[in-house]
Amino acid sequence: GELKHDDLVNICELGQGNGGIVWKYCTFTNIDDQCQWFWNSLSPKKGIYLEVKPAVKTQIVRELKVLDRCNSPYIVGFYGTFAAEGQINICTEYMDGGSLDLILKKVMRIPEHILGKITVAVLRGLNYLREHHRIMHRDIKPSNILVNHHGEIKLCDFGVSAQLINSTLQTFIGTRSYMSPERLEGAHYGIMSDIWSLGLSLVEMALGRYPIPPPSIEDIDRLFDVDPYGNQSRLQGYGCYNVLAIFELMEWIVNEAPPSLPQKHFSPEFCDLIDRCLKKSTTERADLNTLLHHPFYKRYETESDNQDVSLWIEQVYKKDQSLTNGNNNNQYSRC
Ligand SMILES: O=C(NOCCO)c1oc2ccncc2c1Nc1ccc(C2CC2)cc1F
Ligand SMILES: [Mg+2]
Repeated sequence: GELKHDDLVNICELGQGNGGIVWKYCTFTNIDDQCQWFWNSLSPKKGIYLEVKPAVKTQIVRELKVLDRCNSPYIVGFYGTFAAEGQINICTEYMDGGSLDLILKKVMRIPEHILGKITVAVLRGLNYLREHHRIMHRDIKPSNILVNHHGEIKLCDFGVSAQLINSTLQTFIGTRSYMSPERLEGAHYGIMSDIWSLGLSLVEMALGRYPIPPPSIEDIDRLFDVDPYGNQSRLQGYGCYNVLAIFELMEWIVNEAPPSLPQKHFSPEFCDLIDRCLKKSTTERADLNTLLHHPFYKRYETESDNQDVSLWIEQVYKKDQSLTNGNNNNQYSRC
């Protein structure tokens, strides 16, 4: 339905999203002129600030309404969108486990069986977007994969509005790039580019650090000589980890060999899936259908529920809470 700005009263600020402030909202409904709060409909609103003509904003809002018909267990729920105060506001389902980049900051790295569930969810989400909406995601990375305490894993921030893609500096990359070599070279790109981004994201979550430039064997041993919740400081784990400037990084992705997983620490199926996702040539890279039949995917697709993910998420936040000696600013706290 048509959400108006005064339908939403902001409760508190969730934290700085990389696209601006992400707010946690409640919607309230007038019943016999009495306002009633429905806590169950907590919905963080995303505000994307755009300096574009009103006609362009109207078109973006119209295009985003496609999200009303976007229903999949692997896609974050959509509650409505409206333009206000120079922003495009997008109200979505609240995912109380946050995004995987946030989770990764709390643990050294994500174990393979959890990454298996993440792979299943992302591939099914990509397949849903392609089969039902004929779109690719365009921005697969850990911060755009959200989880909740039920163990559900869902995608967000995908390119559903062509006008919004044109209006925002989609070329703006930030400090890291999950973009495929062909996309960085300005060549035509499509779903195969999402497959590269998935591969790179999985390697980052498996190792616990952005994998370009690839860590040396010594770095790997240092990263893995502590348990996933090791107390060793992250910096020690990195060894001579140098952060490349964004342009050097893009050059590396285009010119150097792609990263891979160390066979010593991961299953052959996982290593093989990563190698197939990170082929620099799109003709050699695995496509979506191939991956939906890959042994690594097959190993996890049968598990119907995500109780293991739910338990793991709970552990992550419990450990985090104990570290922050109980101040309740964790993701589960209601404002
Ligand atoms: O947020 C975006 N980029 O993040 C940049 C900084 O944080 C973004 O970029 C787009 C480009 C084209 N069409 C849409 C979007 C969109 N937002 C978006 C898309 C889908 C959903 C689905 C309900 C889950 C929610 C969204 F907020
Ligand atoms: Mg995002």
